[in-house]
Formats: sequence, structure tokens, C-alpha cells
Amino acid sequence: MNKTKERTIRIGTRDSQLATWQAKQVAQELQKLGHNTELVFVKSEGDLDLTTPLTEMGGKGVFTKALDSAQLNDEIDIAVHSFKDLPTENPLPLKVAAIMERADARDSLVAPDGTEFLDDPDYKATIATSSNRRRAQWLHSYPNHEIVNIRGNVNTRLKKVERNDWDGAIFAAAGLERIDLGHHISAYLDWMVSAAAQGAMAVMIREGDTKMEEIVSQLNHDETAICTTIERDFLHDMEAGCSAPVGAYAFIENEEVHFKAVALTLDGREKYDYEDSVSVGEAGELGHSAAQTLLSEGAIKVIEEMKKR
Ligand SMILES: NCc1[nH]cc(CCC(=O)O)c1CC(=O)O
Repeated sequence: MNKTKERTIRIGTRDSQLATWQAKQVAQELQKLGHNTELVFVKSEGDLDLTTPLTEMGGKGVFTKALDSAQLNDEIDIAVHSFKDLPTENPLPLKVAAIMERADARDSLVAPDGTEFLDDPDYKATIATSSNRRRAQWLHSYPNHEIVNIRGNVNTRLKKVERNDWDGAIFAAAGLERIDLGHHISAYLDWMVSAAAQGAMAVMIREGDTKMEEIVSQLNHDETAICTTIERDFLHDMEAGCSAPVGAYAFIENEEVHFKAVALTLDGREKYDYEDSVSVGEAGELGHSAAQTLLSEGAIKVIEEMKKR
């Protein structure tokens, strides 16, 4: 490769602190391979409008649309996304060329005054989250708590928790840890099933851009790709969209894929669980078969509830 002749790779990202951190991470990896990079900041609808709940904002792709257009207009070469924000169906001529090694996939609780209240069954705590998946799982565990909506990027939400009278708010642990805010985490919610692809980043290229594909695919982390593919296959087949009360998490240990999935009614009262372990070689259909199993066991009700909204 002739490095002096190669154009600088333009990396598109949202301008939040977390998105910028993630894009810089990809930039660093590309630089290690000998490429020049440049960050291009693109504002998303999801970042500009902080009052409308995400679930009412036309749902799919509120964080990704602006980056998609920039990429289609050739203003950027590649785009770095939180993989969990990417819709499972993409009608555009853009594709994921690499999935970066996953960080902590867990959800976490930020509780400025401590977590003792969790042990008091009579205490009516107020917990902030705009995610239906987090809401439903939280209410399943703590039926007498109240959930309130909270919007904004990680920094904005953290400020809101510290200013408000809420007892706690739920965050992706990876989002806080990546930007050195992990010390705000009061508890890791090991019992909560995380969102499909939570904690992983995806690098998108234009379809047919073989040059970028060749470069970017070298960043792919195989185990993360296997696990997040299963999780996203499940989410896709549940036809539930990113705002559905559905969680999916896979990890690999001793050549086996361990997969956990959950679907709940919005009020958290009804819960459908799936758990299975299969060898890595046989895990190709795991996400699809898990969805079929849960739907036939009654989780179709959860999906119908989402469609009515
Ligand atoms: N929906 C917003 C979003 N998209 C990705 C992350 C965190 C990082 C990740 O999960 O990869 C977050 C914040 C959060 O859920 O608290």
C-alpha cells in the first residue's frame, strides 16, 4: 500500500462525548494499521430534540439517519455507531463492515443517595429511564416503583439525575465507563438482560466500497460479531423494533455460546424468558429459534402490545 497517496479516512460520528470517544477508538485502530484519519461531526435528530420521548420520535434510526445521509452524500467514508442504535433492517446501500470488541454489556444504576432503598419493599422509589426494555424489567422486579422518562445523551442524563428527586436512573455501564464516569455507578444490574448489541460499536461503509471494506473489516472482532448477530437476529424476528421491551445477550465461554433473551409486557407483569447454550459451530440459528420459541410460548402478546401504540 502506498501510504503517501492514500486519502485521509473521514470518520463520521455524532458529537456527544460518548460518540466522539467511540469514533476516536476506531480512528486509533485505523492509525495502528497505518491510515490517516479525520473526525467529521454530524448532528442527529435524537440529539437535537431532547423533549420528545425517543419512543415517540419515529422510533427507528433517530440517532443514525443524519450519519446515513452524510455517508450517502460522500461527506464521510465510514460511520461509527453504537451497534444497539442501528435498526436491524436497513434499506439503504450501507452496511456494517466491522463490529468492534464489546465492552461491558450490562445495565447499571446510578443512585446519588445510595441503593439501600432497594431493600425496602414498601418504599415507592422513582427510577428514570426512557427505555421500555429497562422499564419493564425494572417493574417486574420492583412492581411498586414508578418509572419516569429521561432524555439526553449520557452527560445530560447524569446531570438530570443529580439535580432531580429521583432515586436512581439506569444507564449502559459501557457508556459511563468509556467517558470516565464509571464512578457514578451505584450497582451493576446483572439480573437485567441488556439490549441487543449493547456495549458494541459498529463501523459502517457504503455498499460496494471495496477499498474501505478491505481496511475496515480488519477491525472486526469475531466473538463480538457472533454474539451480537445472534442478539440482533432475535430482535429482528421478534419484529419488535429497538423500543420494544425485549432484551438479548450472548457470550462465548469454552467454545460455547450462552444466550439469554427476555420479552415483557410494558407494565412488567408478564415475562417470557429464554436461555440456552450451544457450541459456537451450531449457534448460527440461535437468535432465530429463540424468537420462534418465545413467540409460540405467548410473547407474541408483547409484540402486539407494541404495535398498538
Ligand atoms: N440509547 C443510547 C445509547 N446507545 C448506546 C449507549 C451506550 C453504549 C452502548 O450500549 O454501546 C447508549 C446510552 C445508554 O443506553 O445508557
